[in-house]
Amino acid sequence: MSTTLECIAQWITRQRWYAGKGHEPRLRILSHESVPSDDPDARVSVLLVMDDEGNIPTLYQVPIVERSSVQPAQHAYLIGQNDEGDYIFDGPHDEAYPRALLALLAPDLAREVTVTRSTVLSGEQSNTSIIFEIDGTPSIICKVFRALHHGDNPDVTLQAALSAAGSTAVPRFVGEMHGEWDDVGRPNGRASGHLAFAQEFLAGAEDGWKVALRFAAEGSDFTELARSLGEQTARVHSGLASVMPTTEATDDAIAGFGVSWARRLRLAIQEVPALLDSRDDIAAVYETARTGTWPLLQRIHGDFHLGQALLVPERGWVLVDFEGEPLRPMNERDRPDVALRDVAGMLRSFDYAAGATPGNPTEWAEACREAFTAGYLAESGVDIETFRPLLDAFELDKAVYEAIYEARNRPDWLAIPLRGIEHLLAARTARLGA
Ligand SMILES: Nc1ncnc2c1ncn2[C@@H]1O[C@H](COP(=O)(O)OP(=O)(O)O)[C@@H](O)[C@H]1O
Ligand SMILES: O=P(O)(O)O[C@H]1O[C@H](CO)[C@@H](O[C@H]2O[C@H](CO)[C@@H](O)[C@H](O)[C@H]2O)[C@H](O)[C@H]1O
Repeated sequence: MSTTLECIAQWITRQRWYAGKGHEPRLRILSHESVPSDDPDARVSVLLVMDDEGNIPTLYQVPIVERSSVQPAQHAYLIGQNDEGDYIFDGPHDEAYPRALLALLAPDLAREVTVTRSTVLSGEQSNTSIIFEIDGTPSIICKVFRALHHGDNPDVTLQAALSAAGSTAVPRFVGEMHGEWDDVGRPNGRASGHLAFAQEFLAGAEDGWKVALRFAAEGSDFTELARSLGEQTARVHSGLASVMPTTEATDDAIAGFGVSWARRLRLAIQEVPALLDSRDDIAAVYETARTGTWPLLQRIHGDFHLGQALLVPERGWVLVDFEGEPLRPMNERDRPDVALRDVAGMLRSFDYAAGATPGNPTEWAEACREAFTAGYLAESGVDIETFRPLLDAFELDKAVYEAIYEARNRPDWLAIPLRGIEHLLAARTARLGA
């Protein structure tokens, strides 16, 4: 038998959302909050657990349910048995925590409806989402953030603001929950941030990555969907520009983008030395962009790719997961940015879909890229020729990010962004020579 924390330490390394792969966790409990539960046999609590091992200490949210016995079906999500003899379960999988969570996130709704079932979303996820069935119909999805950061999470604030303004390009917003914890690095010794949020569950939605892969494999025309995705992206950008603050791209702000491009390129070369050969050409693209024309800065999606766009029956594209790039510090993600970063992200994603398809159908990807861009330009009115150098820079920066991401997570896919970088540099040279 062990303490609750020892049980969690054994279990956490097997969780998809645990970022400290490759090291033994060094955990301490920063806060342990009991949550009211309507189940007399269950003690529900939310633990905030700091992992001090690794380069950057990471704070995790670990909701647990404690019970005095375990049923065979509960073994799949058993964290362990502690010294007191209590069985500790991973909260999202035990029905007591989801019900308690909904009552905190949306108290009025929780009083009015009957949750008939809750299930954890299956598949690869950086957080943990719970789907609530109300009167037998999947109706609400609640994302429980696992790695926590001080400050508002853009995944919540941006979708809440768009939804409140009546946008149907994001799921209807239902509710949110904040938490607080000790942080000696902050002026008042306390930090706070989002713990979870809930939104409408989009029944029958399929993510754009799966749809695009199917079309690419069949050689089917995806351009109509790509164009409507471009239009929807432009609507979301214009929505964000009206509900959230915008700022001028000052010289300081532009210098900041230059620094962040260069920093990422340096890091990528360290992790993927093959990039060294392209370093000067990439840096030249950044320099042209830096000295060119810049638009007003505004809030954007931040990590836009086909997996973040859901194709919903009778509704079209709906955008989700506005949390920004997981490899970027939260304070950089929570500020106005260049909308073309999202356009660049999606352009890269079409290249990825072709790259992940046998035969690498590059013409299919090129047609999607053109259609997406045409849809975006038609709806936004952006003059692409003015901003082409900036789009080139953001696309290269995204591909450089992807090289780091793939080297760390999916080395077999590293060739996709590397080929992308080569292709982008060659296309730009051809354009300049023409
Ligand atoms: N409102 C929703 N309705 C239906 N499915 C959703 C909804 N939001 C997200 N999903 C599904 O959940 C998956 C993971 O959501 P996402 O926000 O990307 O989580 P994470 O940030 O943890 O990766 C999405 O790819 C999509 O399949
Ligand atoms: O979905 P996340 O927010 O966790 O984003 C990260 O993982 C993505 C992979 O799942 C990664 O996206 C890259 O691979 C996608 C295909 O799997 C492709 O569609 C994207 O264009 C490509 O960037 C994303 O970069 C990363 O931040």
